[in-house]
Amino acid sequence: MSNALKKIWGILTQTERRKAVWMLLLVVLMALAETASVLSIMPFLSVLGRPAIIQEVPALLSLYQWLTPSDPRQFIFLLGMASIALVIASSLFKAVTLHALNRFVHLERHSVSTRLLSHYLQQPYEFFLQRNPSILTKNVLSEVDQLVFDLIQPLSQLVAQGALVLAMTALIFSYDPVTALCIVIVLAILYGAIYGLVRGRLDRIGRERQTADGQRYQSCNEALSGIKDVKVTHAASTYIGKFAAASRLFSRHLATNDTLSQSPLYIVEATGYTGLIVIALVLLHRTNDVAHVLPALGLYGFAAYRMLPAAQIMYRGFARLRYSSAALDAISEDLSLPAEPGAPPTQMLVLRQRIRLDHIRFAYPSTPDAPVFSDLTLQIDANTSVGIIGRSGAGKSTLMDILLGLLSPQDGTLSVDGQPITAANVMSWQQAIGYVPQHTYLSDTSVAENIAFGVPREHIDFAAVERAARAAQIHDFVTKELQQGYSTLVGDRGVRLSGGQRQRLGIARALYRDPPVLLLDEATSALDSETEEALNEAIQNLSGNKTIIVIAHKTSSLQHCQKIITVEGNAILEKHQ
Ligand SMILES: Nc1ncnc2c1ncn2[C@@H]1O[C@H](COP(=O)(O)OP(=O)(O)OP(=O)(O)O)[C@@H](O)[C@H]1O
Repeated sequence: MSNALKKIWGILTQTERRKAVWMLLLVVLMALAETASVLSIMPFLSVLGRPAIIQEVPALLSLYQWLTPSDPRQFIFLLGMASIALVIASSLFKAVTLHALNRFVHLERHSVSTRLLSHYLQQPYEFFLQRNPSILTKNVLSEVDQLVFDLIQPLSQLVAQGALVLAMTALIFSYDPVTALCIVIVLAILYGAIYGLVRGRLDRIGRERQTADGQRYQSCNEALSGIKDVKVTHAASTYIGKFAAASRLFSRHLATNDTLSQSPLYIVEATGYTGLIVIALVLLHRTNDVAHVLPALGLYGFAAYRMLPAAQIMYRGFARLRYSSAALDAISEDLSLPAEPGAPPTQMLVLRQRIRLDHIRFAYPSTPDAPVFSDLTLQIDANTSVGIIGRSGAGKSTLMDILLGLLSPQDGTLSVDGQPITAANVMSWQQAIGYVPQHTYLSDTSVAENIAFGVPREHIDFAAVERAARAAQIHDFVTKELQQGYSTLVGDRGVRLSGGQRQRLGIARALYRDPPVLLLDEATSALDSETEEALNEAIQNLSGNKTIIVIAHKTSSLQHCQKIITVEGNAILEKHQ
């Protein structure tokens, strides 16, 4: 429990912690206001039952003399009105406090999920090679909801209701300690026993819920992202089956959690009702005077009316803490991952002489003992164009990712004009590069936004978009064949375009910023030879003032390169053309 509280405290920012303390203060004030409203019924019921009590209780007598009512009836009326006013004021205060609490909790969802997403996006590229994107999506959306609505919200209610139960307990203690002690012991035993019985189960179903939720996201994402393969291979029923199994388990566990956290209320309500009748009978037996019993019963009745739901909400808070601890662990672990520096640098690292790779050893995190390169040395001169060839799986794309600074070698250095590329300057280096991957990712926005990828719509330089599109041999297609030209939406991942058109949009994207270095990974593989030739010519016209590194399987794509590098079994063979 204290561990969970520490983790939750760790997730909050400084401002949120300050706000949380304010919330606690409001909540305690709410409990005090609630107690005052309960207390206010006592004088009313006492005088109503036995008006003579005014003369016996000094506080009532002073109040009577201060108010100077015309008769005891008017005094009873005034006491009743005062009690109603207090109850209304306390209810209003409660409503305001609850709104503040709800706002805090809901904005916490926004804050944690935004921070978690930005934390993920600041992780090095290798992180994404090991973590499934569906699980990361689930953490940002579903697990944060779980954390906020099943942990932070119940916790705030737990504190609120805890303060209320404490205040009520103090009130009934001051009235009749023995009866109060009996009530508290019975309540504590009841809830304690139920919690003890279900906590192990809550732990288990909480963890299973988390796994099932991940599987739901994963099967849904995989099926919809790979819809073409799913259709062609008739894999829909397999995916539906996978999703349904996880979804059923997820829903069953949610239902069990709801039942386990709600059902004690009925037992406690029945016990409370029985207790109230027992107290009435005992008091009647002790005093034999209904006028004495009435105010006491009013107090206990009202206290029970407020206390039982509060005790139930507290219990539910404890139950939810248990059930949601897996979500808390996942989020607090991921939020404590070290993050790379945030904002991109304004200064570009301009290549003037050469790029060098010296004695590079690189193995992927999942296969640390099988390096793709164990001692790779390579030099690429500035303003030349270099082709990279090699059999499939030889390591060409890996080499390009190292040159891009996306993958960090375990040994050796990547340097630009003698300056080693490190975490501190890798973003400046990446600003100098235009990169076309094997598969260009297109977002479901316009052609222009896809070319100026990552630039807010209002800051797009349309002249640069057109220049890049012309160089990538896609301008004519966009203006002549697309109804809305550069404003045409391309569909999810560019489904409304052909493979070659997508590739050319990728090339236009790389050229948009007119970078001094171009890295092309099989950028022209889906083009017909005529378009490829035109594109290579356009790229060739750029070289001389650009450094171009091209991976290609077809040697025809490399005829303009001054140097060909063959990646072969950990080694590099160089050939000048
Ligand atoms: N994320 C990864 N985790 C582990 N191994 C990987 C990963 N990505 C690639 N590999 C392995 O690294 C080796 C080099 O892969 P790479 O993609 O660089 O080859 P390539 O020469 O570009 O191949 P192709 O011409 O088929 O695109 C391959 O054996 C591949 O299985």
